[in-house]
Amino acid sequence: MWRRVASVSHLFSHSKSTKFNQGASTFKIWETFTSESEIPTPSKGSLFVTFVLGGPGSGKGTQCAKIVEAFGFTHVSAGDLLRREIASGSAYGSVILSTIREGKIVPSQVTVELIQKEMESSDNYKFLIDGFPRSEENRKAFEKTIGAEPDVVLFFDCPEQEMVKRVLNRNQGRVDDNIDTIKKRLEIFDELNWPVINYYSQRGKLHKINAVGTVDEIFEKVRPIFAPLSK
Ligand SMILES: Nc1ncnc2c1ncn2[C@@H]1O[C@H](COP(=O)(O)OP(=O)(O)OP(=O)(O)O)[C@@H](O)[C@H]1O
Ligand SMILES: Nc1ccn([C@H]2C[C@H](O)[C@@H](COP(=O)(O)O)O2)c(=O)n1
Ligand SMILES: [Mg+2]
Repeated sequence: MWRRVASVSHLFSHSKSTKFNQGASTFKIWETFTSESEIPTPSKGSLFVTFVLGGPGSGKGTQCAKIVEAFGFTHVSAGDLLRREIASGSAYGSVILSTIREGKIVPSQVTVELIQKEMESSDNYKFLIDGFPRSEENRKAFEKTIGAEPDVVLFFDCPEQEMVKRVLNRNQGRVDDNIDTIKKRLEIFDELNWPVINYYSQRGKLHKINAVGTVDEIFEKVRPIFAPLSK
């Protein structure tokens, strides 16, 4: 069933004023569904956020590229933003690098600030936020800072053995693509990401996708979720 809801920005009165939480002006109102099997249809200019969750190597980035191509989203990968921050030699760089090497999660304030900047520098209103939130702390920091909740949450569900195989074959020179770091990342995923997945499942926003199969087979399971959206 359709229902029209107001932006949640007013719930976060102590959040900073941004392009996204000025409720009254920029992203006032958007449509949402109450059912898990249906998704909201954004009107042009309304912020439409999709969180993309899944363990390391589950195929989040790969599927995001296909969603961008088919549905015109802007892809914001939290991991890519953090790696870019390291490469830029910023003050946070060395702490981010050691955190990623250890398979841990970077403090939410740092990650959310990078995501916010990226979203604000885009003219698009449809965003795929990949690899975020990785923890309840991440989730709450996003709500507080951006003043919005996701419209859709994708969860790529993949067996551990398959994720390990994919990551070890990735061959992109990532410092965390080694067996020791992968083990730690999987432990952290189990400990911190499941509460986030359960949170969105309880709110009827979660779309769980079996991430085993070819890239195209998996995308055919993703496509119907966004089919109501035009490019
Ligand atoms: N369905 C698939 N079958 C086989 N290999 C795949 C599939 N999807 C992605 N891959 C490959 O697996 C590796 C990991 O994929 P990807 O980078 O998309 O995962 P990810 O979920 O973004 O991982 P991370 O969280 O570590 O960034 C890549 O080398 C990619 O080409
Ligand atoms: N919300 C996030 C996202 C990523 N990180 C760090 C820790 C991850 O292991 C690493 C790589 O991310 P990926 O490219 O696999 O999405 O980046 C984080 O701390 N918080
Ligand atoms: Mg990725």
